[in-house]
Amino acid sequence: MGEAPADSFLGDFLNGVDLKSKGQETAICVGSKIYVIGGADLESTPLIGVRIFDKSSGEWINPIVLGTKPKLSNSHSAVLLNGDRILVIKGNSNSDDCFWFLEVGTPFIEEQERTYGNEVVAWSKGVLGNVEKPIVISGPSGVGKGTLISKLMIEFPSMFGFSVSHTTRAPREKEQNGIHYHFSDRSVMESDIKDGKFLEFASVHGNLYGTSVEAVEVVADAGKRCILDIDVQGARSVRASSLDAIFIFISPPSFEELEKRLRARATETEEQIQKRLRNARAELEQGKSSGLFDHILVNDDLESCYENLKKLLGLTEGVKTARKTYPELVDLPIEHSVSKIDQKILINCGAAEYHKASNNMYVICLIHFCIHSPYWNSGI
Ligand SMILES: Nc1ncnc2c1ncn2[C@@H]1O[C@H](COP(=O)(O)OP(=O)(O)OP(=O)(O)O)[C@@H](O)[C@H]1O
Ligand SMILES: Nc1nc2c(ncn2[C@@H]2O[C@H](COP(=O)(O)O)[C@@H](O)[C@H]2O)c(=O)[nH]1
Repeated sequence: MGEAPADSFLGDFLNGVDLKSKGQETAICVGSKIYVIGGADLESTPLIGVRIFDKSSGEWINPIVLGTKPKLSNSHSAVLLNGDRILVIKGNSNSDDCFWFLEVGTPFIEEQERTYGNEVVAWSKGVLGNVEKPIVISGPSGVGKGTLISKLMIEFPSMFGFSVSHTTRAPREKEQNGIHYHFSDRSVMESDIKDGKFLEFASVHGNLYGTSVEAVEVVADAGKRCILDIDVQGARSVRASSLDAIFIFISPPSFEELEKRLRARATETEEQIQKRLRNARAELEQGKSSGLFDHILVNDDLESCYENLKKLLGLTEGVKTARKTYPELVDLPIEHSVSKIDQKILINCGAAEYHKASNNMYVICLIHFCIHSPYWNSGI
């Protein structure tokens, strides 16, 4: 149970008003619950906290908070989106730290609540202009997933970021910790999985592999489109999670060719190759028949497969440099109002002469997740 704030803070909610801001704290009403977002004490709480007031029981709940929490700023606003996510807008923050989503009732949260037997909320950072979905690439070992991903990263370095997985397998000769994988102890990884730090994990070819929430956030924080190289079990878990991704299965031209590639790579022992080939049969079955994947690409000739992958991702000539720029600082004064009209959020910062910046109105488009201001000459 949390500590109840002053009655006046909740008074309006209980009378049906659904947003009230008190500088450091904002409250949003979702069904029978009021989510109070913000730390009570700037000194002792440097991160934005979340408490829930359950109107039906009259009790306070401290939820389990997943994801990276945003740092406090001297003001913030919040607005409910689709009844299951809250957009939190931090004042006086750089545009890369200004927008945060708090999931409160999505299918992902419901599943986590079943697992934990507790109220759960999850933070994720909103990256302006990041309209493209993350890409999940799956397929049997040795089919060429890593090779195709490397080609994308080399050709489009500012567009894609690789989600660095954790694994308990030993590093190969040229693999670097933190770049190819986070090489981990099983006990540490298992404990982090229990603590909800992983988006997905699976036992693959006798080792534990997993994608941490942080691995995906690091890429989003860099304003890049995330690529995940994971097995079919992992792809299934991501499908069931809140990460809205594109799922691509890479298939070999034949089983014999797959075996040839795996042997030619010369990174596994004969016993491990046999194990990977056995698993490959099952993965090929599942990949092609489950309906889990949005696209299946056959990696016969590497260059043709790469061209098909680019086509599928809409990477035609001209997109390499097509990145938008945004205002560096989103300058919200303590007094401001937020409203949602269709797919737009309007932030009114009050009279321009009162507000030290000339930007007294911001408009956030939720479809493309971009921001503009009538006073900001960006050309968006
Ligand atoms: N189209 C292709 N034709 C011939 N060889 C290829 C092709 N694509 C990749 N290869 C080679 O096959 C081997 C396996 O490729 P890669 O390591 O990219 O597979 P992977 O799917 O990432 O495997 P794993 O799942 O085990 O990480 C590498 O030696 C690579 O150079
Ligand atoms: N479910 C997950 N599978 C993963 C992850 N990272 C890698 N993988 C898959 O494991 C196999 C073997 O990889 P290798 O590097 O040992 O050859 C391969 O199919 C990868 O796609 C992960 O985070 N989660």
